[in-house]
This record gives sequence, C-alpha cells and structure tokens, in this order.
Amino acid sequence: MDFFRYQDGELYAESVPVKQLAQTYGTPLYIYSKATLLRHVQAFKEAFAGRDGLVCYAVKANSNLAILQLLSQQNIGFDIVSGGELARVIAAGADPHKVIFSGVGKTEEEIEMALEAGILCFNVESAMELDRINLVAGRMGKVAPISFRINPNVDAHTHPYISTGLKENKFGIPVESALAEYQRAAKMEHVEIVGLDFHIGSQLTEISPYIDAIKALKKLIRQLYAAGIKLHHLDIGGGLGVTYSVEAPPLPNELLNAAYAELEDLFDDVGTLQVVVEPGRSIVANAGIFVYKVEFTKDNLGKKFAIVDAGMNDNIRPSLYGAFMNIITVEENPEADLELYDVVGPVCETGDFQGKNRQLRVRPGDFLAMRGSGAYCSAMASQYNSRPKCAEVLVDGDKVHVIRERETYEDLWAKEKLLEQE
Ligand SMILES: Cc1ncc(COP(=O)(O)O)c(C=O)c1O
Ligand SMILES: N[C@@H](CCCC[NH3+])C(=O)O
Repeated sequence: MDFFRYQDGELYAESVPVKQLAQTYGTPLYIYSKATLLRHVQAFKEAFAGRDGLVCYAVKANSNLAILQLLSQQNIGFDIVSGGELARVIAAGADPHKVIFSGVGKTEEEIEMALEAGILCFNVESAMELDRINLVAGRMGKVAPISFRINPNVDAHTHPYISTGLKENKFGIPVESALAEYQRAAKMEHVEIVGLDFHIGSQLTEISPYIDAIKALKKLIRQLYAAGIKLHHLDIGGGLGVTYSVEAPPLPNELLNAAYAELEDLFDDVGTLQVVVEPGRSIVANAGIFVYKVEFTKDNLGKKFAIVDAGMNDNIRPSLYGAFMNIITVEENPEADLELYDVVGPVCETGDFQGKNRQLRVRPGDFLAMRGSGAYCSAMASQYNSRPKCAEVLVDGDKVHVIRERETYEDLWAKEKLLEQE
C-alpha cells in the first residue's frame, strides 16, 4: 500500500490531507510517513529470513533525530561517516555496539569519539587510516575493532557521482593490496580484525554489480583464511535503488537471496559469516515527499516556468545530479490548462530547478508534491541565499509530529559574530 495516495482528487499522507499540512506548517515542507519507514525496515529484516544479519541504516540519507530514534527502536544498527552522525545516533538512543563507521577521512577526534562510544567496527579505507586508528586506540589503552572497505573495481551502473566501487573512486583499498593490509593489521596491538566490507555505489537498480563484487572478494576471503585471518562479518554495503520514475530495482529479499546463493560455497568452506547491509535510500526515499507552493507562473516567449517557494538549497538532487524526481499536484486541478513547465526555485542560479519539462495543471497558490524525497534531500539542504532550512513533519495515521521546526531568520546568523566596535 502506498501511504501517499490520492483520495477524492486530493493527496493524502497516511490519513492527513497534504494541503492541510502545507497550510498548517508552511512550505516548503518535508512530510514523512511513519508506516512507510517501518515497512521498509521490516522488509530488510525479513530479507534475512532468520539468517545471521545486521541492518545498519546509512545515516547520511536522512539524519533527522526523530527518524533515527524511530529506526533505533526497531533494533537496527547505523552506518555513520562522521563524528556528527555518531553524536546524532547516540542522541537518538542507538546501541553503539551496532554502529559501523565508514568514510575516507576519519580524524583523530572522530576515532577517539567512536572508541569511547564502543562502536561495532571501523570500516578502514586506507593504510594511513589503519595506522591512525592503531595509534589512537593505543593512546587510549583500547583495541579498535576494524574491517577493511575493499574497492572491488566493479561498475555499479549508476550516476558517476554516486559510484564508489571503481578504482578511480576515492573509496576503499584495492583488492590487490588487501591481503597485505590485513596481514599488517593482524600484527598490530591495538586493532582487532572483525570483518570485510564493500559499498560500490548508490541507486543500484540491478543485483549483478553486487554479485560481481562478492565474486571478486570471495577469493580474497579464502586467502585471508589460508593466512589464519578469520572474519566475523561480511558487509555488502548499501546502494539498493528506488523507483523515481520507471526504475524497477530489486527488493531487499531478492538482493539478499542472491548474495547468500553466491556466498554458499564460501560459507561451506570457511563457516557462515554474519552479513551486514548499509541501506539508506531504500529505507527513507519513498517514505518522504517534499511539498512546495507555486508562487508565480511565467511565460518567456513560449517557455513556461512554474516558480515555486523551494530552491536548490532545500533539495539539490535535481541540480547536482540532474536527478529526475516525480512532481505531482497536491490537488487534482482539472480547470487549469495542461502545460509544459520547468519547475524552478527562487535561488539566483540558472541550475536552480526541481524539474524540467513537466506536464502540469497549476495555478499560483497551488501546492506541488515531489515524490521520493525522504533520502538525500533534507539531509543535503543548505542555507544558500540566506534561506532558512524548512520544517519536517512525520505523519503517523492521523497524528502529525513536527520533527524539525522551520528555521527563523535569526537562526541563520546564530553562530556568527559582529565585529567588536573600537
Ligand atoms: C559507505 C556507505 N554505506 C551506505 C551508503 C548508503 O547508500 P544508499 O543510500 O544508496 O543505500 C552509502 C552511500 O552511498 C555509503 O557511502
Ligand atoms: N547524495 C546522493 C547519494 C550519495 C550516496 C552517498 N555515498 C543522491 O542524492 O543520490
């Protein structure tokens, strides 16, 4: 069931009319459906079908505290990439023992924070990072659990900016140097090897790149075991795509069944490893819509624009990746003419658009809703053009929770200081 649906010509979020939310909380506005979020988490949990697995939600996709709180109440773990994300998941009630720390540039301060919190493991992305973790853990009298993020050099068939598993991408260490790094780590006093990890990209719509990566890494895992290095888990990353228009990505159980099938002979030989997944987008994207108001329409010598009150600062995906995101009207509007519009924002950039060449029936004052906006939209928002970050609400049946208040103008400069006058 789709929890964002039309009823009598009007869009609803669960049991609440979206227009009512837009009028009450102001636009632009992010609206999330609790039931959709929970359903997606459940789909991942059930995909393990009783096998030993751990879902670690990738916080970067949507780091709203209430959303993290809801997710941690489902007893899942988290994939974090910064000290800020660690602070957030702890504030949201996460179990630190289910937190994994990815990212190519971990600072000493972040490593200290993570060791203090007692995370499940660091996904180490370079030789220098390994040295740094060993050093910091030694200084603190601790042993850091580590996994290496291996770059298997496979093509994820996705947008180049969100492909992470090719050798020209900055992520992970090459398969070719992995055995030597594991052997180096095995001799270190302040690290303990617990796993192996890959994450090859985001918005993957096929299973085959995951299987290519697993194939590439099975040989390495056998070499590790032959060298006496045992693992507790294998982390196959996140990246499962969602439907923005016509994509038909695999479901979590299809992905995991295919992964387990490919791993069967390995697990027969070395024993079963826990499988970890790091989904972000597939949990939150379609649990959210982004609602904005048409301020004006305009016709530049035949080119029509719908100028809305949301900018690239609020949702940068269309501008940054040329991402297509579906835009629908909040109320069906049979009396307005059907026209081809570029839906553009108020930010002073030609690249400030939410959608191009969209067939819409709109008039000034109408609300539009953008589907699939739960992931990498609010999370990537900025205050460019001194635009306050907008509000976010979570709908639970007929209840509405404000999970982020709209920023005020004063919030914009709250951390800035005027010069002292002499
Ligand atoms: C290390 C890591 N894990 C997980 C994810 C989550 O990816 P997605 O939101 O595509 O599931 C990302 C983002 O691509 C990532 O960089
Ligand atoms: N921000 C990207 C996804 C990046 C995934 C993080 N490695 C998007 O909006 O599609």
